[in-house]
Formats: sequence, structure tokens, C-alpha cells
Amino acid sequence: MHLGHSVSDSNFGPIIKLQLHTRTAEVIMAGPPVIIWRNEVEQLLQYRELTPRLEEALGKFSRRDSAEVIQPVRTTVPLQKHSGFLGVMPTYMENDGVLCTKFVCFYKREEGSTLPATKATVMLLDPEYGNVKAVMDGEVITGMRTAAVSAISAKLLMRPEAEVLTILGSGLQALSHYNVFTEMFSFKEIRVWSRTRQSAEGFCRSVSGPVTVCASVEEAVRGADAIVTVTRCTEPVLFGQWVKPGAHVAAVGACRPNWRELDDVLMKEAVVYTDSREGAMAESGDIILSGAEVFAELGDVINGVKPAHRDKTTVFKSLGMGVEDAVSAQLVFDQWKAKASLP
Ligand SMILES: NC(=O)C1=CN([C@@H]2O[C@H](COP(=O)(O)OP(=O)(O)OC[C@H]3O[C@@H](n4cnc5c(N)ncnc54)[C@H](O)[C@@H]3O)[C@@H](O)[C@H]2O)C=CC1
Ligand SMILES: O=C([O-])C1=[NH+]CCC1
Repeated sequence: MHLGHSVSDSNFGPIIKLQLHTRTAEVIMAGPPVIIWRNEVEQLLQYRELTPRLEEALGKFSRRDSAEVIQPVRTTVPLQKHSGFLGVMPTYMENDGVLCTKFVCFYKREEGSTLPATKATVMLLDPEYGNVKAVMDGEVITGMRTAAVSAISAKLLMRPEAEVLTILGSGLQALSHYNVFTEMFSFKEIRVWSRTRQSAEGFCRSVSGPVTVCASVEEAVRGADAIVTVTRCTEPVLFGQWVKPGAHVAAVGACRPNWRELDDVLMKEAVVYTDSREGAMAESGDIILSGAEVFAELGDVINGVKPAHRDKTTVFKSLGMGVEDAVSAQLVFDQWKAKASLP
């Protein structure tokens, strides 16, 4: 490394050594990012470590302390030709030294399309040097952090005596939700509905435990204590008249202001929680078009600022937040460094 003049070990005073150390750090920082792809992320990310970190992050976000979390509403770029959107999701957690941006493309795919509905990549940056430390797969992160946050909403808002879980949809989010809900809770019955019986049966073959395939949404949701909606529908698929009073709904799909999963009856009857008020008012057709009031963010319940109305019908409208990706990516990076015995 060139410091502008020839040096030898014996000439180094402490200040020069510090400069060399700093410069060495800068050289390291300027190196290429670490690439951590799908298989490695799957090995490194576990719900038992991820979920508590996400619950802490939801509370930090809702405190609106800029030293804890800075997370603007995501920028969304329409990909009209492909009936999709690019979401850019920057997050800075100054106290934790985490700077992260997720790029996520999500699409309204045609029936029978084999193209993915969601594709995501997460970048971790060094907030001091500005370089990219790691580039990692966003599929597994998005699947797991979304499901874990839905499970946190159920932990806070679902009746403790819940026995029946219903999942509407049979794709990637349906699988991640099945996995974390069966890890965190014990249901007597789990039901699934999808647009085609074939895809619902394919879902059943991909999970470990017994799941009942239902022929209609009404059959799937009547009597259910917890309902997860993870469809790509844009018109209501879940109607309030079918939902048992006191049930908890984790509504994950319909992340555009003109897309719906839930009807007005459900939105008006339920106590509505969300991840981000700003995000919901910008992106949730279920909230915007129904005129439903957002009672609280999940972080407000975690912080003890707002009550959890377990005794009432509750809806957690999930849009997805960058802070969830940030803590997930940092956890993956920390686990990767530990595995590589790096500081
Ligand atoms: N809230 C959040 O943080 C996130 C939300 N999402 C959203 O969750 C939803 C599910 O995502 P993935 O599981 O990755 O998608 P996927 O394509 O893997 O599965 C979507 C499921 O919805 C069904 N479906 C598609 N069109 C439908 C329609 N018109 N009516 C009823 N069902 C329909 C499909 O058959 C499939 O079972 C999407 O809307 C996606 O945008 C995705 C990632 C994060
Ligand atoms: O938070 C997220 O990654 C997404 N929300 C809606 C589609 C993708």
C-alpha cells in the first residue's frame, strides 16, 4: 500500500500505525461485496432467531425515533409493460449501524403464468464508508420476514384458545406462513384454499403436517380462528359475513391502493392494525377504498401504547417494511461472518 513515501516497520509511530490501520480498513471496505445467495440464506436464517429481532424492530419503528429507524415509504415504480412494480426500500438504523436497501419487483401475473410473482434483492451497506458490504437473495428474506411478522400479529391479536388456521393462497408466502405458524402455535386444524384445487393439493404435498383442502373460501374460513390471506387477487376474496366474530386476519396480499383482498364489511367490523400507518395510507386498497380507520401499528401494541383487542375481530394489514428486511439481512450477514470466522 502506498502512503506517499517509503516506510519500514521501525519508522512507524503510533499515529502512522493508526493511519495504516485505518487505510487498511478503507481498502477492505472498498473491496467487492460479499454475495450470499438463496441456499446460504436458507441455511443461515431461522425463525427462532429472526422473529424476536423483528418484534424489536417493529417497536423501534413505531417509536419514530430517527436514531433507531429511518424508513421512508417505499418508492414504487410501475412496470406497466409487465403489469408489475419495482419497490425500492431503504432503511437506516443508526443505533444498530445498519444501512440496507431492498429492491423488490412484484407482479400481477396472469392465471397459469409460471413467472415469479415477487423477486427481491437486498443490499447491506456500511453507513460510515458508504460501500456495499453484502448483496443477498431477497426471496427467502421476504418470505420469512413477512410470515414472521404475521405470526407476531397472531401472537398479539389472536385469541389464545385458537384452534383453526385457514390460509387463502398456496404460493411462496402461503408456505412461509404455514411454516412459522405451525412452529409458533399448535392448531387442531389447518385449512387451505386456492384458486385451483390442483395448486392447493400441491401445497399440501409440500408441507409436513395435515392440511384440509377446501373447495371455497367460505368453506375454508367459516369457524376459523386465524385467517392468513396471501393471494395475488386484486378484488375482495375474503368477505366479512363468513368470518367468525373474534377471529384474527393477517392480510398480506393487495399491496397497491387499488387492489383488494378483504371486503368493506370485514374492514368496517374489524379493529384494524397495520405495520406502517404511512405505508398503509399510501398502498393499502383494503384500507383506502373501504375508508376503515387504522387503530394502531403492531409496534404500538409491542410498545404498550395501544391495546391488543384479542376479544374482537382483528385485521393486521401487512404491506411490508424495509426495517424487516434490514434486521433480516443483518442477521444473515452476522451468521455468515460467524460461519466464516470473520470479525
Ligand atoms: N405484505 C408483505 O410484506 C408482502 C406481500 N406480498 C404479497 O403477498 C401475495 C402472495 O405473494 P406470493 O405468495 O409470493 O405469490 P405467489 O404467486 O407465490 O402465490 C400467490 C397465490 O395467490 C393465488 N392467486 C393468484 N391470483 C389470484 C386471484 N386473482 N384470486 C385469488 N387467488 C389468486 C395463486 O394461485 C397463489 O396461490 C402477493 O400479493 C404479494 O404481492 C409479497 C411479499 C411481501
Ligand atoms: O415488502 C415487500 O417486500 C413487498 N410488499 C408487497 C410486495 C413485496
